[in-house]
Amino acid sequence: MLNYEILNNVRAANPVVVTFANFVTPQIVANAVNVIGGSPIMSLEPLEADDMVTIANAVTLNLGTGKGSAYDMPELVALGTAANRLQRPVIIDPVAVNIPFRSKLVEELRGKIKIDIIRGNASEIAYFANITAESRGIDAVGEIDVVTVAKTAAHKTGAIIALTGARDVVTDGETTYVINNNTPLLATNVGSGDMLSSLIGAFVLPHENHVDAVATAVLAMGVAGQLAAQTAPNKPGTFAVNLLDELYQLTPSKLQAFGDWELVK
Ligand SMILES: Nc1ncnc2c1ncn2[C@@H]1O[C@H](COP(=O)(O)OP(=O)(O)O)[C@@H](O)[C@H]1O
Ligand SMILES: Cc1ncsc1CCOP(=O)(O)O
Ligand SMILES: [Mg+2]
Repeated sequence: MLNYEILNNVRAANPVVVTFANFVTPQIVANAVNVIGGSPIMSLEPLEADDMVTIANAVTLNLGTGKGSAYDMPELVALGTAANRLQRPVIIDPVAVNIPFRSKLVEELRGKIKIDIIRGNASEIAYFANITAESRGIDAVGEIDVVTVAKTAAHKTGAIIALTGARDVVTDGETTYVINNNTPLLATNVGSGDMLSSLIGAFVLPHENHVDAVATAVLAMGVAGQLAAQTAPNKPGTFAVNLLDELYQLTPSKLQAFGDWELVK
């Protein structure tokens, strides 16, 4: 069951989320973590990884604009290794992982660190399920049974999966949530997925059940998006600003009133 009070626990804890960011969306990602009550810090330097992770609640590795193994692997591995050692959850956002150059990087990374949570759209998560899905840049595509895709990916990777799209699925392969609070403007806003991947890092507090915490983070994004769209239908620019306002003003009561989720088999 989801515990909406996690939101208050996040605000009380002010958790540090270290993000290896892409160069497209770091500002809105940092703002998203900040307005929900966390403390964002972006990091690119392997030599500071241990110190960064020591003060962090979680580490998010966003692979959106990496330059490949030779350039990025030292920092990705430094952050991931420190997080594994210090028992901080590692979240990856495998942007466009179906592109072979990126698949190779992800496989190398998987061989070197333990990944606890994977957040991606349907075609990205399909990669981890070994299911072929057409990939067009950053958008999810295809008519796939997203629950099956997410559960298969969870079983194959051992990670908690957050598959996002018109319906979001969060699963560890056993407990599976489907979240229906979505607004198409979320998909229009470049960076919604990136924001969510780092927001998850604020929700996975040490004493919370992590599947529930990830699902609550996904629900928070969905509810904030729904409320942001109410005052800005057909206005993607205004929506992007409203989204931060709604994340800032989000409460457990709003999650309860507007949250549309179910546990599925
Ligand atoms: N077609 C859609 N309709 C409604 N909401 C969507 C749709 N696609 C994505 N979302 C929402 O947008 C956010 C980002 O997810 P998504 O677009 O799948 O990630 P990415 O931006 O990485 O491709 C999530 O909160 C998700 O629920
Ligand atoms: C456009 C783009 N190109 C590489 S990363 C990126 C941003 C992806 O953001 P999101 O997947 O959150 O929409
Ligand atoms: Mg994405």
